[in-house]
Amino acid sequence: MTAILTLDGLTKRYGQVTAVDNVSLSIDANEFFSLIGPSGCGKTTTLRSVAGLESAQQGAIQMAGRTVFDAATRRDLPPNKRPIGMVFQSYAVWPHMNIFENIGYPLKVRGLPRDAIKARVQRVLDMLGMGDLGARMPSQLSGGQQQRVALGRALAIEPSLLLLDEPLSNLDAKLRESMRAELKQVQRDTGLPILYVTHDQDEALAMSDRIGVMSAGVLHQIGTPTEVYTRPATRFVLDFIGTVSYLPCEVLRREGDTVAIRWGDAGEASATLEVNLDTPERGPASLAVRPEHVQLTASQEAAQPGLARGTIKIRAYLGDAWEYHVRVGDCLVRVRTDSAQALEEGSEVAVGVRQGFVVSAADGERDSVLFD
Ligand SMILES: Nc1ncnc2c1ncn2[C@@H]1O[C@H](COP(=O)(O)OP(=O)(O)OP(=O)(O)O)[C@@H](O)[C@H]1O
Repeated sequence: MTAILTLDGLTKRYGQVTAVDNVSLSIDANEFFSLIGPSGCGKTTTLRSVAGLESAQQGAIQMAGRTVFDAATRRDLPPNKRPIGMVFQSYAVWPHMNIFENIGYPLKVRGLPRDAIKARVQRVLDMLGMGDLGARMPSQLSGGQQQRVALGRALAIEPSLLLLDEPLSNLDAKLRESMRAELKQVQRDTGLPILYVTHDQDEALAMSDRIGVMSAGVLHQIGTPTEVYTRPATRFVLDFIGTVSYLPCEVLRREGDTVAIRWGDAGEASATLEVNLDTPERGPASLAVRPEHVQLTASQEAAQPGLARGTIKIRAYLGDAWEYHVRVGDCLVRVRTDSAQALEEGSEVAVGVRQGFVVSAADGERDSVLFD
């Protein structure tokens, strides 16, 4: 695969704050790549540096085979000299121009002949399912349609790379979901690589070929959605992607990829060890579990290895599943089961763990110790 975008050791500081800390990544042709992380982690700054709206202090950026930025040589192409289309959260559709003019404007600025503009705008409108809306004014469109116009404007210039910064966050939940599928379809139809920034992990997991997970300017992991979910490289990724609850356990010994632990009310159990995480050699630790990896049995008999007694504190019906908050000792564990299994609040259960991560006990319990 040819990389369409490469960031090499990009570092951007604002005074004392290092917004982007030595970030390297590359995006292939046809790839949907999302940068994800909590507010302030440096996603937007990374995207703006790619766009040429920010100049980093260190590092280099290659785009479609050209160096567009290099801190060492002070090469820094302005945004309009970079082969990119951009869509931001606040989809600035110009209110005084109709839809056709909105999408055609960047082409007019570039001096394309009228006929060529007309043909290209119509092609983009057709692709976005808005073929007959060209004459409408933005005020006559829904939020989703306006966002499509912003996307159309970015696509019209036929960029080598599309940069999207939380483009769906102003839309309501239902529309956001359908726009996700639409965006993915547009990406498939055009083959255009996308660098997508979001704090919404569901969005990133649903749409991306690969995801980069950031925290405090640092890129912790790059991987497919499955990789970052099932094999998080760091504690931060484990906590940030999906849901985890922590149970106290004790590491008895480590053998290759497995670790023998004691947890629950009796005996020994072995768990799969993710060697890249901070699993202690022995002694007190935390067992981090995903909601779908916990098994509940309506029983008070928990005196078996790898089982613990628990009490259901809260249950919520999710349509296709039940979610339970189960109290185990001092911890609260989130559990998801299919909707056929309905256990009552207050009932005693045996809690089993099918899969988990054994990590150091430090601050692991903070989210799961709750009420009495
Ligand atoms: N122009 C600026 N001047 C000073 N500090 C800035 C500036 N822009 C960003 N920062 C700081 O850099 C860090 C990264 O900000 P950035 O906007 O890239 O984060 P983000 O992950 O995109 O967050 P959000 O999801 O809230 O947009 C933050 O600590 C932010 O306060």
